[in-house]
Amino acid sequence: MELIKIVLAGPRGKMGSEALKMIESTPHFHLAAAIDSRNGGKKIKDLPGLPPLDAVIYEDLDICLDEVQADVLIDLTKPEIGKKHLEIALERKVRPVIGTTGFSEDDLKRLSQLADERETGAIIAPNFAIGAILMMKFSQMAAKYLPHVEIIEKHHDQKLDSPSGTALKTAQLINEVREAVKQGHPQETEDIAGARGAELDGMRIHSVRLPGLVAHQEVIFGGEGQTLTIKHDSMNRSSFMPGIRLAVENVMKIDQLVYGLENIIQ
Ligand SMILES: NC(=O)C1=CN([C@@H]2O[C@H](COP(=O)(O)OP(=O)(O)OC[C@H]3O[C@@H](n4cnc5c(N)ncnc54)[C@H](OP(=O)(O)O)[C@@H]3O)[C@@H](O)[C@H]2O)C=CC1
Ligand SMILES: O=C(O)C1=N[C@H](C(=O)O)C[C@H](O)C1
Repeated sequence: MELIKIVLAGPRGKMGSEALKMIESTPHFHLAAAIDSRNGGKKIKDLPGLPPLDAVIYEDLDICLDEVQADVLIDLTKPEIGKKHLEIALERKVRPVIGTTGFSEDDLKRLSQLADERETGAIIAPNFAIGAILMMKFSQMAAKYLPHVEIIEKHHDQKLDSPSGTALKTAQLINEVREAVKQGHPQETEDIAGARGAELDGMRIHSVRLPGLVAHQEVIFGGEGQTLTIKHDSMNRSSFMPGIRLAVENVMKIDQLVYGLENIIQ
């Protein structure tokens, strides 16, 4: 397999540090450089707790790509930075694999257009865990028959965005197939604001943030005399790594933006 040269943004983060181990253990991946909000000029191996990799750290992606040859950018930072990095990478025909969440529908449209203009592949995946992809696919199947649905997503309390990217993607997939329904009682009230959660396309999404959690989601369907719960738990961040590896390999073969790993794993 041909060597894929990678720039990783966010190497000190919970996901980024796990991704470094994945890159290090993948023979056809090479870490060309890393982007960090500090530590510019140092090497990854200089930072405590990170693998002994010689890749140089830059604080600015533009400057990095002036100096370093790269095929793929992996971004695991935070919403506003992920968007900026995606644009810079596409402008320079470096293929982005974005795990960072917080993209709106407008962002996705604009970035998809940019990927088309630049004829450069890009993957934005709200969730890289195979089990989570299946949970979303099974939820889409169920919604055709059980259109009354609520989503409960639960994450660690350091998460910046809500609802999660996974919950938004799940709602989008469900919305593609389910008939329009008015859920709940027509005269229901919210006696404390937010009691019924966020509303998206007629569905309710509830976001739980607690220490001790990693990443979890339940999709609950209600029908006559029955409920169906589809549930996924990521117990640790290594659960996301096979999906990132797959995305890096696949982004080399496409020339448009793909939103969601379910479009890659058929
Ligand atoms: N798609 C998926 O499967 C998954 C996606 N995620 C998403 O990935 C993102 C990262 O999550 P997580 O690792 O938990 O978050 P962390 O907060 O642990 O890590 C984010 C890292 O990004 C760094 N960072 C911030 N600004 C910049 C910048 N300008 N350039 C480079 N690095 C920067 C932060 O450094 P500093 O703290 O010094 O600012 C930090 O080290 C989130 O958006 C999360 O939702 C998470 C898990 C799975
Ligand atoms: O911030 C996280 O941790 C996660 N973010 C992604 C999301 O917003 O769905 C994926 C996973 O749930 C972990």
